[in-house]
Amino acid sequence: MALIIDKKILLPVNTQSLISRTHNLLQDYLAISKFKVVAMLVLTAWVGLALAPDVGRGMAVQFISLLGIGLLSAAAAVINHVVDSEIDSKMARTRHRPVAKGRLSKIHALSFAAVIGVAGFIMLMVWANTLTAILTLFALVGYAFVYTSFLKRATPQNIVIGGLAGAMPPLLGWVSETNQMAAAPWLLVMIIFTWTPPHFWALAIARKSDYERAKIPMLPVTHGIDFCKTCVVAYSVLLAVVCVLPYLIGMSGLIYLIGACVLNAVFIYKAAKLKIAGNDETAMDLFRFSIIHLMVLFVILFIDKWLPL
Ligand code: HEM
Ligand SMILES: CC(C)=CCC/C(C)=C/CC/C(C)=C/COP(=O)(O)OP(=O)(O)O
Repeated sequence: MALIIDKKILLPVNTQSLISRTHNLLQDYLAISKFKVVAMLVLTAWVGLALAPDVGRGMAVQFISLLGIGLLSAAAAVINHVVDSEIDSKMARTRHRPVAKGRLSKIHALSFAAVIGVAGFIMLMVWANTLTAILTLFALVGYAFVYTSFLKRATPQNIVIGGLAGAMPPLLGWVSETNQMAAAPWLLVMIIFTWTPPHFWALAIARKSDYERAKIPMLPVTHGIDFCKTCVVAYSVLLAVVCVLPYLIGMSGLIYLIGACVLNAVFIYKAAKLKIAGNDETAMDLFRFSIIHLMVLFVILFIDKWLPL
């Protein structure tokens, strides 16, 4: 029974500890789902969906399709935490993660992944289409198993190849609308695919000692920081070229072109600064900017669709 003293509700000790345990569990679930990354993946899927030809599916069904893509992405992230728990416990950046710390058991995390993964798959099968459900499942397998269990430990090109899984959402969003593949959403996939290496290598440069300790063959560890910086600059230039393609094929207008050029000029400037006189802080600055870059780029793609110049 709750007591009211001085207008404050005092709950019995058992209830208080239940609330605090539930709160901690929810925080751990959000952490192992890589909530912020998944939010960004869903944003890119939403833009893919919004740019697809309108087939009159209605907003509720579109919302459930995006939720399904988000749940399967979160399930992939949870599996990544389970498979990588040993590696995570060796790295300063990741050693406090719930599975690495032992706060959540592997079986608990995998059960959570199974529940949200199956729920997401059913949502896509019922409210989107089989093609979207299968492609999203491929992306899950690509990230959670091919990248995490194999590529990450095998080659410094791990994130280049594995990046395809994380780049898929715009295509998934488009296909959830049309039930068909098309060239246009593949351009959006190419943008994220080219963006991923400088996004990740910037962080890996700053966290090189972590990856050395965990014996993960990330590019700065295997080929040195200087070579990795050169690759970051090269991919930044390639990214700028790929970002112009939606305008060139008439998929997007001037608002997008101007926005993309400004964002990419800043990206190349920060990458060049890292190459010429960079330290860990310059690298982290580029990593943080890469996230703003992709988010703003996709928002502009969306705005451009409704305000074509
Ligand atoms: C193989 C591909 C990728 C790799 C290896 C990678 C790697 C990473 C790493 C190591 C972090 C730091 C996480 C932390 O601080 O604990 C990170 C953060 C982030 N990544 Fe990526 N990433 C990839 C693809 C993507 C994609 C495709 C997106 C979105 C479209 C994305 C969005 C983000 C965001 C939003 C953050 C910040 C998360 C936060 O602040 O908690 N990443 N990424
Ligand atoms: C269904 C679908 C679209 C799946 C994609 C799922 C997904 C969460 C992709 C994001 C890629 C990512 C955050 C990689 C970092 O892994 P890491 O293990 O190198 O980084 P870490 O050390 O921070 O765990």
